[in-house]
Amino acid sequence: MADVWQSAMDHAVAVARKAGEIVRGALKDERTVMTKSCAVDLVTQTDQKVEQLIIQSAKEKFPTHRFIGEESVAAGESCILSDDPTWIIDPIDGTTNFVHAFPFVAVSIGFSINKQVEFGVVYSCLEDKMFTARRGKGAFCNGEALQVSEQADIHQAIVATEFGSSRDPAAMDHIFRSLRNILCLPVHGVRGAGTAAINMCLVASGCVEAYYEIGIHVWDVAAGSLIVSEAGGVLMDVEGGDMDLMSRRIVAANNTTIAERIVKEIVSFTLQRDDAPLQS
Ligand SMILES: O=P(O)(O)OC(CO)CO
Ligand SMILES: [Mg+2]
Ligand SMILES: [Mg+2]
Repeated sequence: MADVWQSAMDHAVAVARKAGEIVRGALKDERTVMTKSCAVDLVTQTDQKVEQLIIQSAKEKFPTHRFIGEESVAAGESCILSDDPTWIIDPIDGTTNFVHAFPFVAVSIGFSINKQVEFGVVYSCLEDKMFTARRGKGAFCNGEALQVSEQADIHQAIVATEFGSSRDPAAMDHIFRSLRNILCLPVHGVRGAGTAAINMCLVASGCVEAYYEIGIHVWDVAAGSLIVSEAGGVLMDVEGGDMDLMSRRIVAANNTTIAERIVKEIVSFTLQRDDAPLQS
């Protein structure tokens, strides 16, 4: 039977590479920085330009598909994950890194059918690493198969996380309590690349055992979630149980033992879901 989604995946890889060229080029120029939800939630014209490039080019080839894009949602479009084929796009994951030329910046494109991610593409633009995964067909970096770490002892683990862009004191308190709990297990270390997508690719590559965060959005993790699971890893909610792509919370780990151990230490909280009705 013809592989109907392969041409969409091939297009995602090609357009992610093109987007990466634009990002690298933009780093040579002055970057005009704007803010969204708060003073540290940054966006640039390059985020918007890259998102338009991805959406327009995909729409031309696949006119019936749906799109969820970070900057389109910021501009007021809805963020509903239906059963239809849907491109889930973060044009620049790591905008703060991009603004500061901190060298971890990714283009992230997930593609879902029946609310399940079918393929994921994360292009780490400055490292020139193309991470890809197709459901049931494995995860790869520049064509080489990825495999998560075999470590099952949390005390021998590196855990990735981020502080996010909210500075809400109650949320900060939860975030720091979780961080303290995990650091003091102790683990070997805590790291953060500044991008959810690359943190998840680090899990898939076996460089870190786990990544967790509360505050991410579906476009940050759609592609990365499949890359982790196809590399042999597991996904969980921060309270255990199944990960929900729209819930803004995630634990991605090399195995269930590590994931469940981290879940025990996370002081969880709830944020407005990505698919919550728009406030009028
Ligand atoms: O840079 P972005 O796309 O805002 O994403 C952040 C998290 O929201 C880093 O993953
Ligand atoms: Mg992002
Ligand atoms: Mg982004």
